[in-house]
Amino acid sequence: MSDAYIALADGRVLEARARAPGRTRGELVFTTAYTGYEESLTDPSYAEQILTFSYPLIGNYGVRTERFESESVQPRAAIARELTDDVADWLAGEGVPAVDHVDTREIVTTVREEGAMACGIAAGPDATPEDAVDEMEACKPMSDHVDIGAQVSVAEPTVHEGGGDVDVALLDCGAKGSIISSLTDRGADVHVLPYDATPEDVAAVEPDVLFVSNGPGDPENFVAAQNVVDEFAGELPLAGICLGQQVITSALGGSTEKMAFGHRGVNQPVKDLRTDKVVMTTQNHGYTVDDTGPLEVTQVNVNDDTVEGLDSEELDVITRQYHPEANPGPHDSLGFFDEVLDLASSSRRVAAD
Ligand SMILES: NC(=O)CC[C@H](N)C(=O)O
Repeated sequence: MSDAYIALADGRVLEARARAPGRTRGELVFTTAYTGYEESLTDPSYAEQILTFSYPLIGNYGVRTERFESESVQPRAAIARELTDDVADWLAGEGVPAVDHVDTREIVTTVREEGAMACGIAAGPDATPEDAVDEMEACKPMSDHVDIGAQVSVAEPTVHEGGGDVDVALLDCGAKGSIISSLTDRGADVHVLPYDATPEDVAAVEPDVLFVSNGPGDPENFVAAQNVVDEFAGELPLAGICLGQQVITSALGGSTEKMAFGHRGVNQPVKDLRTDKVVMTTQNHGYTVDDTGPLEVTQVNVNDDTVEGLDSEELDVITRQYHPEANPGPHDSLGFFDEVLDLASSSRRVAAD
């Protein structure tokens, strides 16, 4: 007999095996990444989502905190074909429900066909299908999580010293740790500011560049970050990753839209339109830039032509929809951080004059 149930918004209830008990709800998404489960499970951009792994075995090389992208597990639950004890014990210890022994191929094809959807999970000895359905029915659309930034951002400003000359103000909308370390490794001092920092808070750290991080949920809900970008556009170089690209674009007059099921994986091909070169990238997003406003499209996704990179020489802006910090994932695009720091030291501004 099953001891776990997954209720989908299309009315189906799937039976599974409980690996970490509990009841929860969230937006059902999937990643095709075959490694990097520790990084994915600690990526704050997965807040309020239920993460399905399409790769059938998750946990085969253990669980090490060095690979975490934040201090806690971020999705509300995990689903896999088979979870090892290492991962199941970790999730149980964190109070995050986990289930396996389910046909994840069916879940993935359902999400591909019907889009990311509300989902409820009930796992453990007393779980019933009705519990999972109750959870699913209480699941809010992602855009209704208007203050999701508060769940994932630092409460107080913190500084990470890289020992160099460049000061980066990083608006932490749910930043992955390796975005910060990619900057400090290159000598930048990173001033991490809460997602709702004011323009005064940003000015107080005297930054050379304003960097908007990745983060969960609907970018249109990050109103404070958009205000900060609006305030400094044209005054300070701007850089962003994922939600950061979306927030910067919206603040400059463009717009974003929700995708059917998004991009989550470590083999998304991205073409640079200036060099015609294609690189493999790590991705995790459910929204995309629709109208780019004053920004020029420099990179596109080879699979579906969505916007992957934006640039403005005039406004000193450089953004990426994918994750150049590459944790997990191929390291093809790490050079983005060098470009950001070059921008900060004004070399591009001089060159553009
Ligand atoms: N990784 C991210 O920053 C994700 C951005 C946004 N929450 C999206 O899903 O599109």
